[in-house]
Amino acid sequence: MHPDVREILEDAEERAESAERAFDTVDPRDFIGAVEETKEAGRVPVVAEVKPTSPTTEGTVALDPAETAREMVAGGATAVSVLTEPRRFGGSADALREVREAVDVPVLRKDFVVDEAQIREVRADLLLLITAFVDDLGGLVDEARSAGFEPLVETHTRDELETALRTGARVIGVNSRDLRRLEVDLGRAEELLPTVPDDRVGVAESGMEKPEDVRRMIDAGADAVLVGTAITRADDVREKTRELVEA
Ligand SMILES: O=C(O)c1ccccc1NCC(=O)[C@H](O)[C@H](O)COP(=O)(O)O
Repeated sequence: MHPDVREILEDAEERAESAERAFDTVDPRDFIGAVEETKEAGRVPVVAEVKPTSPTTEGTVALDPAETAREMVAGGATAVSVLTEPRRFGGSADALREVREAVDVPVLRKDFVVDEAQIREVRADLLLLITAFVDDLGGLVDEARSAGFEPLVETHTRDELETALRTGARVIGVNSRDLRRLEVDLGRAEELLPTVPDDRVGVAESGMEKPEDVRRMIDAGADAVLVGTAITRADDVREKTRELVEA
């Protein structure tokens, strides 16, 4: 495993131990319905990610998460993803809460959830679960659902995709970034997306910079795309989002 990712997971385990379990109740926003509406309107469902930094990007973008999310939605984003991992991604539970208050679209909590305790830390509409990093994926999917989240189950290999499908998760991510080596290859998502069944929502994640990249993922069968760096670091977040929504 890549040393940065090992550290991220060790931190996640520590955070699970000290999770406060102070859990807000919120009315869930329907991601699957929002994706369908965007597609019917002839646009690309874009999940725009508020991503101040990461192990593979230089420096940290000083941003106001709520204002950035408003610009993403003004540009047509169907949903917003917010990192809550603090050490390597500059995220926080507060940033997630602020974003969810600022916009009316579904919000994804993007973190490295390894334990049930972490699930009940902070509410959102979707919760990322990474197949490669959890032992009991089915248990976490059920727990996430009973806590009111729609789980977005991330995969990177054919085996992981089969594991994810067995849990009955309705939203399946295919990440082009190999989290073991931190390399991006859009060919990976292009290969796996056509095997995501039609009754699931397939989300292409990572490595898309321009409309052609987004179009490539949609043509491969993605129902939605998740874009972080290219949108967060754009000079004009609203225009960049619009460019990808209209790909
Ligand atoms: O983005 C990273 O550097 C990274 C490093 C280690 C583990 C996970 C990482 N990224 C998580 C993600 O899935 C991305 O934030 C997300 O898909 C957006 O990717 P991008 O559009 O390439 O910023």
